[in-house]
Amino acid sequence: MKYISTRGQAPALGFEETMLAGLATDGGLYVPESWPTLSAETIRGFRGQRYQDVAFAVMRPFVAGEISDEDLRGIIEGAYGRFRHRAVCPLVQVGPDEHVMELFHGPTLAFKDVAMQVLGRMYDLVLERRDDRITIVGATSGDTGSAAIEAIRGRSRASIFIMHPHGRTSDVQRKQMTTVRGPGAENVHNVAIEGTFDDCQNLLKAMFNDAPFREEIRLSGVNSINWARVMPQVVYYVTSAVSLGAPDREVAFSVPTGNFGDIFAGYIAKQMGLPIRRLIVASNSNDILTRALTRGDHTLGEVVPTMSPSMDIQISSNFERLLFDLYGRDGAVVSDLMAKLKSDGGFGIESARLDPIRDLFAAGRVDEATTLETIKAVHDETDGYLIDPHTAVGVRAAREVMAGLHAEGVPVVTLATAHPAKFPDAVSQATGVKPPLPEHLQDLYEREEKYAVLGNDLTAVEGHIRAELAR
Ligand SMILES: Cc1ncc(COP(=O)(O)O)c(C=O)c1O
Ligand SMILES: N[C@@H](CCOP(=O)(O)O)C(=O)O
Repeated sequence: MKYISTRGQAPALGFEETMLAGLATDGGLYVPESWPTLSAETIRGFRGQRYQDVAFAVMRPFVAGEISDEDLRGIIEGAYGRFRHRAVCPLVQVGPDEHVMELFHGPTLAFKDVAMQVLGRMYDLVLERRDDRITIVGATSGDTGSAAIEAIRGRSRASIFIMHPHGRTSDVQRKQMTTVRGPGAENVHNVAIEGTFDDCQNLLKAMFNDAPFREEIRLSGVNSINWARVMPQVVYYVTSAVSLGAPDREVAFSVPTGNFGDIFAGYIAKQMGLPIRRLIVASNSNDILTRALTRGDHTLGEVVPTMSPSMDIQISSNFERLLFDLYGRDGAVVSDLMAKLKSDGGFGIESARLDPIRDLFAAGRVDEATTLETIKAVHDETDGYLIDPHTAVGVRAAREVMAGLHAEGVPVVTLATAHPAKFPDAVSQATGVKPPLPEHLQDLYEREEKYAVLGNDLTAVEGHIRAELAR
């Protein structure tokens, strides 16, 4: 399998090089040259299989020839052996034809663990084989950071620096990143940036585009701009659809969306042959994607802080991957659109480009009051089931979009992207119940924090990384 850049200028690479590169040298994102397919018979054969076995079958075509079957199986078993639920990503029914897929049973209580636990092990394998070392730099609005730290800490061939927006994550999210101590924590560094997640991600991309710095520190990245981060997320669309009747029944998904990585994994599953009827982009008040998909209006707004902070994003990197397909995989057009986004703060998407995906993608924006109402509604309608604010945005968007489709017998799965205990304030405000942290995080509030605070300044951040690496 070869991977090509969405901007058309960087060399095509194999899987290993794509994973190590993170972002393409022309500033684009890597995507497979063509989509592998799963036949209806293969999908039917997944019924009753373990998550790990489906994961192997779904990921294999993307890595074949570079990661052996034996290594891939070992990576998958190691990654999901750490999950607190045997089904890895179980489904919970919350209404007629309405399900929630719990993606938060990994070590850091968010869906990021599903891919990050695989990615950490893949880095180890590849770097060991090449006798190489890398520096991973990541940007987080709250969840990618701790999942990445947990996946990379203690690995001898990588150091990790995570930038988060100062004061804009939940306390639990911040403490999960900044209290990591003890053996294996020596390679972990946290930086709070005075700015938004978009500023953090812009700094990250600027580092990738600074060729001498990129080479000097052997930069790699674990955000979903890295293809290897998105790939393992395709699996849970397949397992959940199969348990609801695929390939003989269509399924819809509602995805709390920020950087567009998770829902793009759903789009890949659809390209591979999974019968997905709808992919619902669920936005909080930062609704650029809802505007882009419904009205073709991709204009940046201010990043508004919300109670679902992981989705407080305007520059949604993976949308570039969808645009690449919408514009006939023409890298020059995508480059122009991205240049326009930088110079003019946005661009329009012609109706004719959106028409082919209108039947697949739907979108909904959910405000703060409705998010709280939805947490309460789900709690009251079930036997006290708690959802976090990101999941609530997904459930509400699904309820708004699905009315007609339920009548056709299409079930909807909302991706529960975070554990409710990561957002205790919002959950207890809505329901009066404070969700407890799992056992291994019980003492989180007593742990000592350590992080640097830096301005939104590339030179300062690069200088800080150099200085820390030299220590
Ligand atoms: C809890 C949670 N929900 C939703 C999202 C949005 O996912 P994506 O950025 O892949 O669109 C994130 C961050 O990525 C998250 O941490
Ligand atoms: N919501 C994310 C933002 C980064 O997204 P990623 O999927 O590109 O890593 C977060 O929680 O950090």
